[in-house]
Amino acid sequence: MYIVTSEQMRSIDEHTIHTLGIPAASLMENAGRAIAEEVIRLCREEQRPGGAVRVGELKKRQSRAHTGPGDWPGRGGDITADSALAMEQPGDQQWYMLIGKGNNGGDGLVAARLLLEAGLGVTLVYADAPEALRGEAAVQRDAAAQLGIPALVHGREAVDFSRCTGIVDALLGTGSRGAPRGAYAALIEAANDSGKPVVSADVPSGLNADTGEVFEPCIQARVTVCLALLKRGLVQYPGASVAGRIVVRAIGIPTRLAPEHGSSVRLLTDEVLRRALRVDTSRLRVPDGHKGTYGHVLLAAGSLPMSGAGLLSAKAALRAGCGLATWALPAALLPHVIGTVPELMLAAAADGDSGEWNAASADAVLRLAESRDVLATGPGLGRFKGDTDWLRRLWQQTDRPLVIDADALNMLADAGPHGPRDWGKRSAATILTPHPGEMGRLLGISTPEVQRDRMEHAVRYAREQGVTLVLKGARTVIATPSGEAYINTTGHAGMATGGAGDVLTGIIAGLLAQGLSAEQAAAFGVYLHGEAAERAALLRGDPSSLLTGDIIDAL
Ligand SMILES: NC(=O)C1=CN([C@@H]2O[C@H](COP(=O)(O)OP(=O)(O)OC[C@H]3O[C@@H](n4cnc5c(N)ncnc54)[C@H](O)[C@@H]3O)[C@@H](O)[C@H]2O)[C@H](O)CC1
Ligand SMILES: [K+]
Repeated sequence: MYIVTSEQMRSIDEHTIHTLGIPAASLMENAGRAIAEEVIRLCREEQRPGGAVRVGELKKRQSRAHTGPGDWPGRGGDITADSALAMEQPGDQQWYMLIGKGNNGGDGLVAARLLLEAGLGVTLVYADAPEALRGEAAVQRDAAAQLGIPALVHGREAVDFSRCTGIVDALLGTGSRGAPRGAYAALIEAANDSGKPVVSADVPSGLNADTGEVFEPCIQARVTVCLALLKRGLVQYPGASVAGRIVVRAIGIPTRLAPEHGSSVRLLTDEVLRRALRVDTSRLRVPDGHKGTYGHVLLAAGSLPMSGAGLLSAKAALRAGCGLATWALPAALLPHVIGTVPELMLAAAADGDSGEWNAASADAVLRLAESRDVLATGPGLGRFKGDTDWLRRLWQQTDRPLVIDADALNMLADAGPHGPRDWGKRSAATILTPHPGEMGRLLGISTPEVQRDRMEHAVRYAREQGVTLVLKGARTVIATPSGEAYINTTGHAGMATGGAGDVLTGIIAGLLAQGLSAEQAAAFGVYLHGEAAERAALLRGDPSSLLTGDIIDAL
């Protein structure tokens, strides 16, 4: 499922209408129909919570199941109405349709006509004077007027939302710029205050469709009927938290146009993992495999105050399926961790009995890396004198896939104004796994600035630096050197617990060791990490009590 910006959507719309010749009126009709169908679906759910089937309906279904009058020759066959737009008890539904002056409003006008047709009560509420509508929206305005659909104009007539059972938000779509103004703001606030369920056309009005930034005020939708292609702002927080249930509905625009019009971001689903990323889990174990077949991970991690981080990463790498894992750690720590994970091999890095890393240990790490398949570093490393140069040597002097996390990212942030690209392009995969704070340090901007447009920052950094970047957080972004990106949807807030990032580093390293590419290991690793956290929370019954070790056990 491709994810688009407003500009990419506009370009795809343009191509569809003016090059493919599909009339804008058809697109708007399809959009309005999709919105109407989702309103009716919501009404049904409200009428019959849990979707209980009525006895009458059951009987009707049974009667159709057997031969009977409908099958007798010469008898009129079954004649049914279009069920998606029909309701058993439409009469008690009164829907207020908030209509903006653009095409979003046009979609809402089509939906109003179709809901009226289905027997629901509808009232139009124009934000601007109806005369302000242009083009296809004006055509729909006139059709609604000729059908005698009641219309109120904000500012001319009072709008009493207590009289309605639901609201369609067709005020602002991808043409919205900045915070809602004037009548738009007033109607958004009144709709939110009414407590009635709101179905938003395309995007909730007041949401930045590109970044997910929520302006004040912004519709809090129960359902967002996203048209043709998923908009970026719906899958990034805080936008994701105002959208409610998101239903992406086809309206006749060929979605395969998305990549041709600049969209390189996809929702990371099981299907995308298998089809686009070609992750084939059946190849992760072969009948005649042996420990060497599945790779050997070297973790250079942990220090006196944070030895656990190294342990968690190394254990996660084994759980992710690598054949062998060696944990290189400061010599003073080694005696204390012997036997904690018997499956783990340990290697001491000379530390002058300090329990801390030092610049001279780079030689030992490089030597160990020669007989390992993947090198991961960062978790619990701590900072030490000459550490950026220490990392530069690992970057430049090993041709192994390299996973850089936590403090190693902070060392990277000191690599200079152009970032690590000054260290030269690596022949092997390089994966960085920053959380927003570490990303801010890599970019030299604040964490809120990173969060204001996560996707854009991740895509640009990965492409400029030639690395695979995993920008962690709610809806983790995986961005590749080629400009492709994926938005993860597994996991939950319970993962905001100490060590979760260390585990992700281990999982990604463990997958790289089994021969997955950087893109596959990063995407599949993030997906698995979230899935495992979901399963762990189910086992414990509550995400807030989750410990990172539970995620490893659930892997
Ligand atoms: N062929 C198509 O393009 C299709 C579009 N679809 C729908 O159209 C909207 C995009 O419509 P557009 O006319 O570009 O803009 P909007 O309706 O989103 O904007 C309304 C209008 O409001 C004014 N405005 C902008 N920002 C603000 C603000 N902050 N406060 C107040 N007023 C504002 C401005 O004048 C805009 O023109 C898209 O989302 C779809 O819903 C169809 O889906 C079919 C194909
Ligand atoms: K809207």
